[in-house]
Amino acid sequence: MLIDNYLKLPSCFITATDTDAGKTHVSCEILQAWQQQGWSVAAYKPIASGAIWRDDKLVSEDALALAQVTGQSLSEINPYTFEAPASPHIADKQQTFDLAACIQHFRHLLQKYDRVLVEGVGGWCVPLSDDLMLKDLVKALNLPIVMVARIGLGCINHSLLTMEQIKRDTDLYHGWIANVIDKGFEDADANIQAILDRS
Ligand SMILES: Nc1ncnc2c1ncn2[C@@H]1O[C@H](COP(=O)(O)OP(=O)(O)OP(=O)(O)O)[C@@H](O)[C@H]1O
Ligand SMILES: C[C@H](N)[C@H](N)CCCCCC(=O)O
Ligand SMILES: [Mg+2]
Repeated sequence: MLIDNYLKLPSCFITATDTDAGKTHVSCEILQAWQQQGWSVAAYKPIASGAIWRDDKLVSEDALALAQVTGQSLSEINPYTFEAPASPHIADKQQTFDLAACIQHFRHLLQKYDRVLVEGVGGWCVPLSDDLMLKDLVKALNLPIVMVARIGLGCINHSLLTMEQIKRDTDLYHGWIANVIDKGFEDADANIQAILDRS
């Protein structure tokens, strides 16, 4: 990963080729790099599903990891927390997601901090409720979009499709980060090059 390339990036939205691609891992690295530049930084994970119980409270493990870096409260990072490890529109059984409140919270963070990193949920085409998609939120936030690609078999197709769709849906596409989780994947470099050559 070349996080150095992202140091000059203003606040941004992190999406990925899929769930478990490394959005939180990469987000923590970007936040740390920003901090090293002297910025005050905030993470914002509007919706987390698959949360765990801790001290009688439902908490997002993503928010816990991000809070380790930023020092924010969990409620500031993650207002919507659901237990079911499912798409938000399924996990949020009462359909509580409020787009306007989400945008207001983001504006509040922008006023309080120099840089705000927003982590998506799952990949790009994910429903937040019965009538809203994650991409509707990203368009409203109007943030540069960075896609994390989990490098492994299948990543060329997932990466090119996701980039293509982001560009169709918005003019906010900024770039992508190759995240090699499986260090034993021998074709990592060839796969990264294949994506670079075609993107
Ligand atoms: N570069 C890496 N090296 C080693 N482990 C990694 C790396 N990137 C991610 N991981 C591990 O892979 C798992 C998935 O990563 P992560 O939680 O960041 O994905 P995610 O895209 O944020 O998932 P979600 O969709 O649940 O938000 C985690 O256990 C994380 O620690
Ligand atoms: C539980 C998981 N780690 C994420 N929080 C939610 C992923 C939703 C994926 C939805 C989908 O694309 O089918
Ligand atoms: Mg995450």
